Amino acid sequence: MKQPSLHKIAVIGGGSWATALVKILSEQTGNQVRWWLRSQADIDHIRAYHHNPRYLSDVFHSPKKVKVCGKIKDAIRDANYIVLAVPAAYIEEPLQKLKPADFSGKRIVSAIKGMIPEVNLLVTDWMEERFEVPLGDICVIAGPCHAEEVALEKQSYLTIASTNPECAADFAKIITCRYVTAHPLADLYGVEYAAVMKNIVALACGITYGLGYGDNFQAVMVSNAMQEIRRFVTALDPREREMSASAYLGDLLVTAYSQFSRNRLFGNMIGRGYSVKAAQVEMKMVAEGYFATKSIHAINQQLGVSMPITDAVYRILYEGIAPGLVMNELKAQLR
Ligand SMILES: NC(=O)C1=CN([C@@H]2O[C@H](COP(=O)(O)OP(=O)(O)OC[C@H]3O[C@@H](n4cnc5c(N)ncnc54)[C@H](OP(=O)(O)O)[C@@H]3O)[C@@H](O)[C@H]2O)C=CC1
Ligand SMILES: O=C(CO)COP(=O)(O)O
Repeated sequence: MKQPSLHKIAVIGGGSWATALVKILSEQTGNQVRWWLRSQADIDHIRAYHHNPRYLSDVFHSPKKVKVCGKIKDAIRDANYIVLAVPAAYIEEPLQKLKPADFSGKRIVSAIKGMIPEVNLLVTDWMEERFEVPLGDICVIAGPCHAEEVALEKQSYLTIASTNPECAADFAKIITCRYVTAHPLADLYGVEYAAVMKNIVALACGITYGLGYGDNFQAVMVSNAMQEIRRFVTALDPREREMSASAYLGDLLVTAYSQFSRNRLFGNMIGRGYSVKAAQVEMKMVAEGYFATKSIHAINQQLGVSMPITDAVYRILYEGIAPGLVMNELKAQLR
């Protein structure tokens, strides 16, 4: 009888998405998962009770398939794929003691929809620069998929994007399971930038809802946002891409409309009058769009693309201008 091929996968991160990915990846018979989390209390809890105590705590993690690690080197040593699922602003910390040799011969999968602050780099570019991982050994997980729906085993679709078609196709097979279908795509940068930028749009949608705007306005905002994303991505990496595909439009829609979106919720609190600090403290989860707004705004200082929605969110979050005033001005720029 043909044995299923064995894939050793390290998942780095302890939040909602890492927890959901551990669940998905441990579904296939041939996959073995090593899971690194930063909190020793969470590690002890998962070892004892097989559930993450703070994120998706209803999800059971089989100890036969999932080994929890407190040391990142133990998690990655034998792995052929390393999945990064820590918000971009915090990914440097767990990896800081690692060297390029620790990643040699391994493939990196970024599940992160954010940018490294200050240097304003995509996670894939940062991994190539900092750890000398060849771009052909890197892919990203994208597509409309909330961790909370994975926990409920609701049918979901993912896109695995890479410059290397073999890498994307291989990982798409590894991550496909009963309730997740994954497809490969060659557009690494387009997919990764669109995944970062849809968080800014979801934040803008949340802000307008918090201010009392309705579905009519949001539909116009999302349509304009799709054009804004296309303009930005085309300026950076011009090529034919089908922007209505689920990796681009689908992810924008789910994040802009879903009850589970962290970015939308964060924006909603800002629209209702919370300060950035108060919204961050209250939410207990991370809205990548907050950091992405600053990075994309900075990159666009060089590009000069027309980005009224990103500019509006930037003015609210980083210049402290009243959301009502900014959105009132944005109204005139939407079509
Ligand atoms: N949630 C989802 O449905 C999806 C998320 N993603 C992406 O996955 C990535 C991870 O997000 P997600 O799992 O949702 O995050 P969550 O909001 O669920 O959890 C926050 C995570 O950030 C960590 N964290 C918070 N503050 C700090 C800090 N100061 N230093 C270090 N770590 C910190 C937390 O660690 P601790 O708990 O130990 O404090 C926790 O692991 C993001 O890029 C997101 O865009 C992509 C697709 C879907
Ligand atoms: O990317 C996501 C769903 O595809 C998650 O978005 P939020 O971080 O806004 O929850």
